[in-house]
Amino acid sequence: MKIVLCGYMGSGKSSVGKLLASELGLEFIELDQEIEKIEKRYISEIFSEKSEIYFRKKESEVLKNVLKEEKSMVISLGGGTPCYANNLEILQQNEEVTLIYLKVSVEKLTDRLFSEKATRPLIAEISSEEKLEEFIRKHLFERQFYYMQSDLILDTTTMKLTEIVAILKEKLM
Ligand SMILES: Nc1ncnc2c1ncn2[C@@H]1O[C@H](COP(=O)(O)OP(=O)(O)OP(=O)(O)O)[C@@H](O)[C@H]1O
Ligand SMILES: O=C(O)C1=C[C@@H](O)[C@@H](O)[C@H](O)C1
Ligand SMILES: [Mg+2]
Repeated sequence: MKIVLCGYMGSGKSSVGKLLASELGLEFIELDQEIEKIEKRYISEIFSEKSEIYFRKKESEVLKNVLKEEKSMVISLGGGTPCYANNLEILQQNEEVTLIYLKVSVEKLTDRLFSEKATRPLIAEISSEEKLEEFIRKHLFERQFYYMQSDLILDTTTMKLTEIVAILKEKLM
């Protein structure tokens, strides 16, 4: 079993993934961290010193390698993972994978991301909260097409972490 979490930046993939894995006694893998380990530098450095295209190629490569591992795990994808290359198809065709979309409103995402944007290269340079909200609204509109093809869609906008994990456990078991 591979429980794979997707969603926009700040949607809670890392927080939910870590807690869900620990409650299910499964290994937890963060795709972004795997890429950083292999590349020996932060994602923001990969973007600035190489390029986004280089990052997307690595992301796709690392995803395929992680999915080859013969054990059950919880995997948190990067915010853009299902939207590039043939990543979504690879996930959908893998019978072991349950893909879950953690849906969060634009307002909530803006709220969370404005204080945490420095580590996220796609939004790091956006100067005001209004501009960030406008960016997220457009970006999420484009990306939702991919996210919405998940096996399970959970609107977590008003949910606490423990509530999200409890619902996911119930749906998955
Ligand atoms: N359900 C929740 N309720 C309140 N705060 C939350 C919830 N889920 C996540 N957060 C907070 O929102 C922020 C972003 O969460 P997290 O880092 O888990 O998102 P992410 O999807 O992994 O983001 P990224 O794609 O950028 O890695 C963190 O500060 C986290 O503590
Ligand atoms: O939404 C995105 O495209 C990204 C999200 C992060 O998780 C990282 O994968 C990277 O910063 C790109
Ligand atoms: Mg994360």
